[in-house]
Amino acid sequence: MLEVSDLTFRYEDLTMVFDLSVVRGECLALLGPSGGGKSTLLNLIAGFEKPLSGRIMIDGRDVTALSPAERPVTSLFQEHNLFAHLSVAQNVGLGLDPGLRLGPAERETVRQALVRVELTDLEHRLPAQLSGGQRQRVALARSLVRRRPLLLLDEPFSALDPGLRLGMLDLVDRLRREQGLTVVLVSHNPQDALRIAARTAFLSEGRILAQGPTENLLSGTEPAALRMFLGTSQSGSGDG
Ligand SMILES: Nc1ncnc2c1ncn2[C@@H]1O[C@H](COP(=O)(O)OP(=O)(O)OP(=O)(O)O)[C@@H](O)[C@H]1O
Repeated sequence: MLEVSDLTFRYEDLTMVFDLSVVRGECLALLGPSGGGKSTLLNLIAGFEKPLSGRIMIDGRDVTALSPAERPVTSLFQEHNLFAHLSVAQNVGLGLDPGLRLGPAERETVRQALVRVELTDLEHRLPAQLSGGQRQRVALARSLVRRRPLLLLDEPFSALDPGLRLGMLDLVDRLRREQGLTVVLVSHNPQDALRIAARTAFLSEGRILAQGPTENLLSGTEPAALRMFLGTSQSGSGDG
């Protein structure tokens, strides 16, 4: 579904090179230490950053030169950018039409998305009248109405308390199955990957150092950077 080949990008002294493939309907987690390049990889896939070289294919189509709006991709970030003066339903409707010219069919699509994220009773509220978790569900609903097959999540729930965070991950998992979405989830937290990602790629210093089924990868002992990240590294020489 998603094929990233030899994709290179540079920020000052860090050169990043990514190779990755994700099959349709799968959830892949990108785990790794801060500054490893997780968000950069997501931004390259979404088209917010331009690679120096390499290729991104989505559903067999080369999207490397396409603008973000032309890509069959939708993104959800920790900063959900809801418009404070618009209601919940209007914020979701923006995913269908930035000018909010919504006919009956579009309004029904918005209503259904709000049902899916369990916000039906709150559609007339303003973002300030919602909890953080509810605001993230509005942002998720807005992503859903765009009906893009690839959903990119960049730590969207990390500011939520643990129970709410896991609830949101479960919701994403359910939506993935119901709508046949392909999901790439960036996280610092191995628990997030264990919760919903069948496969995980570990990124550090601009490279994918390991990938595989999530449980295998997280219980493995290689590479050393992964052990450090997980905190399972034995203290080495110098402490005896
Ligand atoms: N706009 C920028 N200009 C220069 N360097 C940047 C910029 N954005 C990111 N970087 C650098 O690129 C590297 C990768 O950053 P990136 O945000 O992709 O990492 P990350 O793994 O998502 O980190 P985090 O988990 O902290 O969000 C870091 O060294 C970062 O300092």
